[in-house]
Parts: sequence; structure tokens; C-alpha cells
Amino acid sequence: MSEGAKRPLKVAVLGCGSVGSQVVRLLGEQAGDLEARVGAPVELVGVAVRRLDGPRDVEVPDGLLTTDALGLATRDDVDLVVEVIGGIEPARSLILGALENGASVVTANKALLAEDGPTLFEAAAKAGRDLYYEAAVAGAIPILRPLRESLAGDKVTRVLGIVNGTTNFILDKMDTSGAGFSEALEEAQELGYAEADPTADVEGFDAAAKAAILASLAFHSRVTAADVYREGISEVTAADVASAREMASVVKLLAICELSPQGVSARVHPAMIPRSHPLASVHGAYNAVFVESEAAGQLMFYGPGAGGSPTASAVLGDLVTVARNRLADTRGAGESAYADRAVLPMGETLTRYHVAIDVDDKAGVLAAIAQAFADHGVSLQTVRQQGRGEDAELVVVSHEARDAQLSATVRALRSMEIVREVTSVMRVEGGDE
Ligand SMILES: NC(=O)C1=CN([C@@H]2O[C@H](COP(=O)(O)OP(=O)(O)OC[C@H]3O[C@@H](n4cnc5c(N)ncnc54)[C@H](O)[C@@H]3O)[C@@H](O)[C@H]2O)C=CC1
Ligand SMILES: N[C@@H](CC=O)C(=O)O
Ligand code: NA
Repeated sequence: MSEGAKRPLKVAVLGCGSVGSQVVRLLGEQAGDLEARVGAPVELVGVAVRRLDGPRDVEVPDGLLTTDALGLATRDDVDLVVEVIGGIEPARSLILGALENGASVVTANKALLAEDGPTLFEAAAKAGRDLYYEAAVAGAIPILRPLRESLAGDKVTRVLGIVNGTTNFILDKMDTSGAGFSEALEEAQELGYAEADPTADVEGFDAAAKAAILASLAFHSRVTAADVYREGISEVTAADVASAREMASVVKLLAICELSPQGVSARVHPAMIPRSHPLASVHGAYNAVFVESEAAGQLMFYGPGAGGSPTASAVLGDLVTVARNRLADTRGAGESAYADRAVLPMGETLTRYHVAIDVDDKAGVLAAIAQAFADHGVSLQTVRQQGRGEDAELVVVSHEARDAQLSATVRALRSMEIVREVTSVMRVEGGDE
């Protein structure tokens, strides 16, 4: 080492799948730039894998592979640990072990952060080390750092976004080609967007974990995945998509985090948004997040929310920050949960519904349907009849009401004699209230 040169910062990567392989690749390809940006060499000293002979998308330098992830994460010479295994265990034990042993940690693990973030943040604070996780929400899109740092002087009131690439791809396909859900899912799997078991994506668990992380940062409160109301897209039908089209709208799976005088709410569900809304033009596997804050107004963040290489970009960004902190013998901002706001139940949240109802086409039907809404304190924005006679369908869009009032109205409609079937129920976002 030349005089004045800094000792290398030693990095361990845990997991070498879609994201891990790209982290390893970038660490090799960008070594010179990383050294210049950090102020010291960044040296990969180990890669933990499940099987030494497994197929990999990157060539790992000789002697670096190990199946002993805990041994690597807690090695005394390791400064920085990148956890890209995913899931709850062993990821949690590995991160805790690394922090306790004095390493700083970068992770992309939204499932773990949303389930048990506070345990990890407390361990990082106790160890005086960093825990960074930009890749955990919306992949490459810088969204957590803006919330934690750039907007730290503002008051965020709402975060609204498309944060799951797989479901956006499926809904986009259903909209543009008229494909059914299963057909669109099959294509997403063929293209490698959806997992072989796509439940976490399709049923909204992945988006709900991201909503919990976004709400926690935006509102300085602890919000976990269990606090997030969640509905996936497996029940979205071609009829729902067609009904949205009739209204010049499109169906998107949205994550919505809101601040109100009573507390905060976080929810994930499919919703119709007008085609004129900027989120309507987010196509394929792309993500976009809207942030509304008191002083800044509206901000929009857009880009690739999934995929090995984009996600690795966010991991490397964190790695550089954490490495710089390490050299400066400091740490970045830790968890900020001082506001400790209550999380409101979904029933208390203000929403709007679009309801399509297959009815008998006879005098008085319209009035009876309108009365069912009025009985639950819900006022109507528009009522439209499609078809006649046997094919008659009423399409109702409500004004804003508590979600509990709206869902009670739908239950009442289903029990009415004049209603043959409630064919589509979907929340509406992004238009006039
Ligand atoms: N793939 C993506 O587009 C994105 C992924 N993420 C997150 O990144 C993390 C990694 O995701 P992917 O790379 O897509 O998953 P993956 O399944 O492709 O890779 C995980 C790897 O970890 C390995 N592994 C499992 N147990 C292990 C153990 N005990 N020791 C060592 N290796 C072990 C697996 O064999 C696999 O190769 C997850 O937390 C995921 O939620 C975040 C944003 C986007
Ligand atoms: N499966 C996720 C990947 C990134 O978080 C998605 O489809 O968005
Ligand atoms: Na991100």
C-alpha cells in the first residue's frame, strides 16, 4: 500500500441470485470508480451461496464462494455485508450477526424490513453501524433516500405509487391486448418478471411490504406489513378492465400511504385511475411513486422497479454511502419513528368506488340503487346505464366515503332482488372526489 493509501474496505455478498450476481459483477467492473468515489479500494472478500456448483449469472473470482453465510457475515475482517438472499430467515439472523460483529449492512429485503424492521434498526443503532435499503422499494428508483434525506425538512402527506413491476406488467397487458389474467401472468413468467411462485407479487404482499417501508419513512412512524390493507390482482377480470376503459380509466395496483389528523393509513389494492393521470402511462414492469408534501408540492419518481441489474444499482449506491461513512467513522440517519402516529384501519380510510351492477331494466330500479347508496351515507358522482333489457348494466361511481360505508353498500346491493349480479367493484383514485 502506498503512503497515504487507505486500507481496502472488505465486502461480503450474501446470496448470488438475480440481484447478488449483478452486485458481484458491478463490484468487479466498477472497482476503479468505486475506489475513487469512496476514497479507498472496495474489495469483495466472499460470496455466500446455497450450492457451490449452482448455475450463476456471474463469474465469481476463485476462492470467494462459500456456503457458510453466517461465517462470512461475521468474519472479523468484513466491513460491509450485502444481504440479497431475501425472506425472513436466515436473512434476519445474518444481518443481526453482521451488525453485532461490527459490519455495516446493505439489504434489498423488503419482506424482512416490513415484518421486523425495528429489530434490525435497533441492532444497527446499538452497534453504531449503518443499515441501508434503497433497493427494497421500487428497485433502482431513488425513493427512500429522498424521503429520508431530501424531504427531511418537509411534511409528507401522501405517497401513491405503482411499486410492483410484475403486477403492472400483467394489468398493462390486460389493458392493451384484452388478455385475461392467467394469460398475462403466463407471459410475465415467460419474460422472467414474475417468480415461479408469483403469489407475493400477484396477491399484493410484495407491494404491501413496500407500502409499509414507505409509510414508515414518510410519516416517521412504525408501520409494518401487518398494518397495510392488502388486495392483490388475481380477482381483476377482463370485465373490470373493460369497464375502466369505458370510463377512460385504467386499472393499476396502487400502494397508497396517507397522513390524516387521526393518524396514517397504508393500503394496496387495484384501483381505476383516469387515463390522463401520470400513473396511467406507467407501462410494463416499470414503477412510479408520487410524493405529496406540504412545502414541495407534488414530486414523481419513475424508473425500473425490478430486475437484477437495476436493483444492483441501488445496492451499489448504498454501498458507496455506507463505505464513505465507514471511512469517516460515522453513520447515516437511523430509524426516525418519533411521530409514533396511529395506523388507521381500512374501514376508516376515505375512498371512492366504481360499481357495475347487472339489473332488471325496469322503472324504479335506478332510484332503488341510488337509495341503497344513500342509506349508507354515500353520495354518487355519476350513474350510467349500459345496454337495455336483459343486458342492462348500471355503472355507479361514488363520491368519497369511508371504505366501511362503501363496502356495506356493496353487501346491501348484492342482497337486493332487482340486482342480478354485482359484476365489478373497484376503488377509484386520482380523479375528482
Ligand atoms: N429481483 C428483483 O427484481 C428484486 C429483488 N429484490 C430483493 O432482493 C433480494 C434478492 O432477490 P433475488 O436476487 O431476486 O432473489 P433470487 O432468488 O434470485 O436470489 C437469492 C439467492 O440467495 C440464495 N440463497 C438462499 N439461501 C441462501 C443461504 N442460506 N446462503 C446463501 N445463499 C442463499 C439462493 O440460492 C439464490 O441464489 C430479495 O430480498 C428481493 O426481495 C428487491 C428489488 C427487486
Ligand atoms: N417482484 C418484484 C421485484 C422487485 O421488488 C416486482 O415485480 O416488482
Ligand atoms: Na429504490
